[in-house]
Amino acid sequence: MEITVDQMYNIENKGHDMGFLKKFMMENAGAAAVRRLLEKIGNAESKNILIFVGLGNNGGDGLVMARHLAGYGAKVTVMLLGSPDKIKTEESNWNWSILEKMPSVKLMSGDSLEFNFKPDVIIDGILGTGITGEIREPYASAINYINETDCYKFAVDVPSGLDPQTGETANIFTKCNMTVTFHKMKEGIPKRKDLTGELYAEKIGIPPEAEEGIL
Ligand SMILES: NC(=O)C1=CN([C@@H]2O[C@H](COP(=O)(O)OP(=O)(O)OC[C@H]3O[C@@H](n4cnc5c(N)ncnc54)[C@H](O)[C@@H]3O)[C@@H](O)[C@H]2O)[C@H](O)CC1
Ligand SMILES: [K+]
Repeated sequence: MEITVDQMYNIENKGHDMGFLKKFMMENAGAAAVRRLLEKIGNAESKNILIFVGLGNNGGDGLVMARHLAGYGAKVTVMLLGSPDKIKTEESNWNWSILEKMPSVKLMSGDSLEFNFKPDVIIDGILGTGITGEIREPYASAINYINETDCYKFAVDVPSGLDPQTGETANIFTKCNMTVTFHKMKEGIPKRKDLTGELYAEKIGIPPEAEEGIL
């Protein structure tokens, strides 16, 4: 069953109000995404993984992935597209502050796209269901960088620049090899399998009762 983006936000908020906090959803989302990625690439040990994260909760899922992948022995670099003090949500901030205590993960922030390694995998945690309008900087340059780089590309929830409700694209968008979306498929995403690559919807622990009155 496919759902709308509005229904997803309502389910998420209802689950949160039931006490299944968004930070737990985010944890499960990041963990589920890493499981799918590892199924594909096999051993993460010593792989160079570059994770682009935006300032919203799509980025937060990417921060959770960074911590899990470090646990699997990957060489993880996180590029936060903006200033850490501009991270928008409590749950993303919480995950950023854990990474600040983890020397095993290299943290970068701002708008630089200079990396001193060649990534084996890029994770696109730039924009998800919160996308509005044409892509603004520094997100636009990061999306171009991703598209110009030859490696395996993994989209968190939705390829950035693809509207998960309509299936329409903004001026710039990523083209990925795999996409893992969360809870249930959103209507617009499967319309663009050419951008999502292999596509999965993973449960993130939201109680089914949170759907009551919404679906
Ligand atoms: N489905 C669930 O239950 C869960 C989903 N999770 C993840 O959360 C994101 C949605 O997070 P949200 O903070 O609402 O939105 P985004 O991260 O997509 O981005 C919002 C942020 O980005 C800026 N922005 C919007 N449009 C543009 C643009 N065109 N150019 C530049 N910047 C833009 C805007 O300022 C917003 O603040 C969802 O996709 C999942 O990945 C949660 O982890 C929990 C469970
Ligand atoms: K994304």
